Amino acid sequence: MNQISPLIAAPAVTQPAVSVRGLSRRFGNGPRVLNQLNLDIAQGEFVALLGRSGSGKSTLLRTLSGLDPVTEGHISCPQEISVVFQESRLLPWKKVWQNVTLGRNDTPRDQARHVLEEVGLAHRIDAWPLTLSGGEAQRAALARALIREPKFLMLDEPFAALDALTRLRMQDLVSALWQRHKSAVLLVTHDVDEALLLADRAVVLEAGRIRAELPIPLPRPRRHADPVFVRLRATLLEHLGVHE
Ligand SMILES: Nc1ncnc2c1ncn2[C@@H]1O[C@H](COP(=O)(O)OP(=O)(O)OP(=O)(O)O)[C@@H](O)[C@H]1O
Repeated sequence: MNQISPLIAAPAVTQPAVSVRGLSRRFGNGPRVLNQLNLDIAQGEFVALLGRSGSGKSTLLRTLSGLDPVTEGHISCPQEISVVFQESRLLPWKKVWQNVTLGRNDTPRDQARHVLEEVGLAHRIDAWPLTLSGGEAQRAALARALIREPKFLMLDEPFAALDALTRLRMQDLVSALWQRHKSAVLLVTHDVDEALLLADRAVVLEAGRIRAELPIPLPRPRRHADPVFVRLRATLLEHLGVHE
């Protein structure tokens, strides 16, 4: 019998936080919107998902979040997940803190205050959603996601509707929150710079399949002017079929 030398340590195998295998999805008799898709997201990894309109990004997120059923393939995903959408989806008849604790009847107001402090919105704890700016509403949506302490956070173009300056502030906020909480993150974005500022890896979807994966091995905080950033930007745009 072969003896395994104790000096040779087995490589550490860590289970990915999210694992997608052979995932396909079609609507009615239409073509496959997701086509035998495979994707792993490591624990604590920040992945940006890019792709042209109609490539299947939102369908993948909906399936991962359990909003759409898995009809073909397999998904392994933590139970503790949160999703933030492009629009905040706050209930206008509930105050900010009540929106944050929505569906968690036993969650005290103080806990809402704590997460609202984290996103810089504690001063609007008793505000009505319709009185919030777009950036504030997305902060509230982030707080509502964070209070669940998700192991997997999905962000579906969360800043697309915000002005450029607010968007930059929100990107900084998400980066800080992720570095503190270190949950696995999947961010859908059309913004190549956003992907490069935030993510560990960019994944490009095309016709329901992964066309390219690009690791982003840059230290944080990241700078647009960094030559590596500029090079990665060109590569990512090329993968997206955009030639500058
Ligand atoms: N409920 C539905 N019924 C029929 N077709 C659908 C449905 N939802 C999505 N599709 C189709 O699936 C394809 C992928 O849509 P999806 O919304 O996932 O793309 P996307 O990459 O998120 O696009 P965008 O960047 O424009 O948001 C599109 O062709 C869309 O028309």
